[in-house]
Amino acid sequence: MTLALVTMSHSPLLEFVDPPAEVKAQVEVAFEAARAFVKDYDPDLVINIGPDHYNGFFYDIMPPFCIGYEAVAIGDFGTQAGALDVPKELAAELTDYLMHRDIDMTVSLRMEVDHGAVQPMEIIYGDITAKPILPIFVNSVAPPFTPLRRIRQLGEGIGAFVKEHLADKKVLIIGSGGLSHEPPVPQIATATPEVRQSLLGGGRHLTPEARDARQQRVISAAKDFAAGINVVKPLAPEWDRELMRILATGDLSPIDEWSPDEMTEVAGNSSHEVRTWIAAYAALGVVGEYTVDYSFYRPIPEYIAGFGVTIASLK
Ligand SMILES: O=C(O)CCc1cccc(O)c1O
Ligand SMILES: [Fe+2]
Repeated sequence: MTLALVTMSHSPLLEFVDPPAEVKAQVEVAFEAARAFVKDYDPDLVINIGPDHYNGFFYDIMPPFCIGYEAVAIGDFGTQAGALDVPKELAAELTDYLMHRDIDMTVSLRMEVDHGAVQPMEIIYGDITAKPILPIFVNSVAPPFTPLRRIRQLGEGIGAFVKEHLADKKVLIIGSGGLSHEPPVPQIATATPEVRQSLLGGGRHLTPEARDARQQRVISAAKDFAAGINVVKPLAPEWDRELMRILATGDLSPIDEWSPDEMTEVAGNSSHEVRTWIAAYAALGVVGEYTVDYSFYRPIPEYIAGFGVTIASLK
């Protein structure tokens, strides 16, 4: 058994907005580092922790986290669509294991996922079906949010499962999202009646026209943001660096004290995507002491993201 970790920010704007060449080159170096690491490690199985942006999960029922026994990518922003290769029985075993550790997993027998879940697989492998994958959704955009302690415990449960039940496997855990950012994802608290309907489930399976309109809104917000028009909350590089520092120490306990409201205030509505990183690091930490082998960070307004990539492995 062994476990390794890759966390990366995602942004659907990678293909739609053009940062300066030097920035793009840096991001490409970071992606290449992740690809090279994963190629060398060559995992048998991926545990993929990702958020959703009102494509698969809505306010009719919004779980704090959920595991998919099957998963289908919706293909937003030109990402790869279609079924992931989920080992269903293993997903059920992991669920059972977590339930017995007092983690009340929600299950989906057919989970829909968006760019937030699949972009790292696409960047690393060029194919979201390249490896068997256990898809775990963590709510990162829809308040109320479960305390960070629960996210750590979820991650620790996943790590313990890897240790106990996947003794003969090489496992890669991916955390997708973050860091500080506030893209124009609608908020229930400020939603018009029409937007509220869409957050309640009306936004599922959009028509191509509605999908395009939704994406164009995000793309034009990114262009404005990059031009210095503060259409969205500024990025918070200090907050991002502090989180990355804590994750690298191996002691995640300081994060338990973070309040979701304060995260939103300081680092933006979508900063909760770092929950995917926290769960992934907590999993790795349970398997053994780790080192962060690679770490990239840069605030990139064109992508509306405090943009980070990290790779960590057991000592
Ligand atoms: O689907 C959407 O509208 C949100 C898109 C989006 C934009 C920037 C950074 C992200 O992490 C992100 O997910
Ligand atoms: Fe996102």
